[in-house]
Amino acid sequence: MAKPTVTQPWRAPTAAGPVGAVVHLPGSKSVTNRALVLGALATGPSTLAAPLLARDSALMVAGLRALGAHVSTAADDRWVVRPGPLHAAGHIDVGVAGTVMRFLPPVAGLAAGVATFDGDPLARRRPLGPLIQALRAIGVRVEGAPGGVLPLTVHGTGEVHGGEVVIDASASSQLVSGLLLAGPRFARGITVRHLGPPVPAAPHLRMTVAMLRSAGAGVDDATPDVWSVAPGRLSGRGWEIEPDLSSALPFFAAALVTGGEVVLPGWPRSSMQPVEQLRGLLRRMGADVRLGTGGLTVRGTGRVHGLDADLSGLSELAPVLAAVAALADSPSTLRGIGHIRGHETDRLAVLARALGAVGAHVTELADGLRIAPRPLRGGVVDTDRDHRMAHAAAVIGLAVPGVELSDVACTSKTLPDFPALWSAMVEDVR
Ligand SMILES: O=C(O)C1=C[C@@H](OP(=O)(O)O)[C@@H](O)[C@H](O)C1
Ligand SMILES: C=C(OP(=O)(O)O)C(=O)O
Repeated sequence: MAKPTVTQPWRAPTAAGPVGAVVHLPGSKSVTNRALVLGALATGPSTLAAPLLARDSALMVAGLRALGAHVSTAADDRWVVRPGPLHAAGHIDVGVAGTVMRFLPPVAGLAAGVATFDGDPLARRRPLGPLIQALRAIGVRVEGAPGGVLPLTVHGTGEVHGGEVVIDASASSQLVSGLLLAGPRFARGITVRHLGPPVPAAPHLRMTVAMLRSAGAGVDDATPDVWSVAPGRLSGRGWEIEPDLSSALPFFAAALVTGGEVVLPGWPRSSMQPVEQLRGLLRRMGADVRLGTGGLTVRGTGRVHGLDADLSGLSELAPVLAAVAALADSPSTLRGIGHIRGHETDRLAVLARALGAVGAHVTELADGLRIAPRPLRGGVVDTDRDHRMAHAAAVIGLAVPGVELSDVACTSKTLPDFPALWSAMVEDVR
């Protein structure tokens, strides 16, 4: 198992007034890691412009190299993927990356040889069972831990016959995305039929389908809960990686809770990420989000409102939205996110504890959180090594002096520059 990273305690800076900053953010984790996988499965080279440089993308690169792809990361702003014959030789460290642990086992089925998968201790509790069963059903030999979690071993033969599988993907949309991304290379393609409570993170499934189609795959997603990918060749292509919406959220939140303004340059007119849905939520909480030629601009009014919202489509955004809700002038209920108990941590339990540590009144529900505003105080927040928990605590720290995080190094998962970008933003008080 991978050694856990060293923790780094951090005192969250408090804003002396409304922030006013221009923040340059790196590429989307979800787009980068899909582009890497599609590039490795294509018939020709692909390039990634402005990819994410972070732990999750580095792990994806290392995993794909272990499966035979050539990935050049020599230029930070332009990675090149040259597909090679897939062959597995050794171990793949998934860290705590859901995309790596769920997107690469199907690729390993296409590689001749044995690939073992394991990750950080936190990764060993993240759901994988339905993916393991689906892979077995389409002819891949997988040895896994009995509870359907890491570690696992894939004995690839170089060929996967594919076909139709029925899975319960209510624990994670990535269980479906992983099967679809490798689907064009299966002899009969793949049809995934979901049976069970709703699949979360619908925008991420739409991203998978859109990127597969952009790489030339035939995908039918016309029937709810059924996705079919036809067998065929994937083309190499150039991918422009858009900035990461989830990494942007704490900066949006900073504008909201300090009544300031944050500009994020480089946003595409049309995004594969759920910018519009997030914009609606932030508006309800008191911010104004505008997309123009200069980028995305978020303005706070100095007032922060609570909200009742179903976040099932935006589940990775829940921790920071919960932090904003703890600073609001009315109660909030965040629903539809029971599955985030299987994210990096049991995020509902960890959020209730972390926000409680600074005086918030949080009730854990089966599928979400209820947050009642109360005056907050400084305190030590145990992030449980979860990057989004660090983002959430940093947002509280803007408005509440004396908030200390047990660890900020965990932000390296998706945004290694978070502490520096955050401190620079807080210094930029208007
Ligand atoms: O496919 C992806 O890139 C992701 C899908 C979502 O996973 P879940 O469906 O497990 O929430 C999201 O939360 C995660 O951060 C990224
Ligand atoms: C849930 C998350 O990540 P992943 O599932 O990709 O590890 C996240 O980044 O909030």
